[in-house]
Amino acid sequence: MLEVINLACVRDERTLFNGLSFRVEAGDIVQIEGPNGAGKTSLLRLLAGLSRAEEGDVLWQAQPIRQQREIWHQNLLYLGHHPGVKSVLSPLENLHFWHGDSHSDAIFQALEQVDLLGYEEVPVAQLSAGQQRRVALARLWLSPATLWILDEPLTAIDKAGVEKLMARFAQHADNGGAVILTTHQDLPDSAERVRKIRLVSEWA
Ligand SMILES: Nc1ncnc2c1ncn2[C@@H]1O[C@H](COP(=O)(O)OP(=O)(O)OP(=O)(O)O)[C@@H](O)[C@H]1O
Repeated sequence: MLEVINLACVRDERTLFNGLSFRVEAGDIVQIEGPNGAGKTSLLRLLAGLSRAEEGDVLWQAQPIRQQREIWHQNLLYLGHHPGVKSVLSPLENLHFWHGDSHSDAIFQALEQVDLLGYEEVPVAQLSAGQQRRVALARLWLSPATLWILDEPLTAIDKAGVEKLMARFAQHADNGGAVILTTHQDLPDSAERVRKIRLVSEWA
């Protein structure tokens, strides 16, 4: 599915990692681990095609992602550190903005999955930190993308919410998808299938 070949990332004249190679197949849930500054976000941005590597390549279905940007973006759901939630809009409006082709029922069901029913019309700026993140996470119930790349999706999410998200990741993987995520949180016991890739930077 996704193949990372001999990837190197340099930021501000510091080599964060080099010679990084791994594969992600359908059914995989992969956690990128490492201390603050190790390059986890930088790696996810490279995988999403948002920045270019110093060396190496990222292949999707055996083709470099840079040669098939449109297909790549159709297959990818990338939720970054700041996942683009518009604070003046409500959860409903944000989800309509991202998934305008989704039926309203599907959007309400997604909001229900992340426990935001009753808040669907409240401006996001008035929601708690965890609820704001849940607005973006509701997309996991709407997106048709095969590969999810999620930067710190569990930040500010309570224990029950983390369990529910882990179950959603497993369901997606069981349906032939794959998930790559970063988190500093200890994952619950239910996450024993998560494969870990550790970034060790001489700078971090
Ligand atoms: N655009 C940039 N220009 C210069 N330096 C950058 C840039 N992006 C990231 N860096 C540097 O690269 C290093 C790695 O940052 P990155 O955000 O990838 O780390 P991380 O492993 O995700 O850290 P954290 O666990 O704190 O989120 C940091 O030292 C950061 O200052």
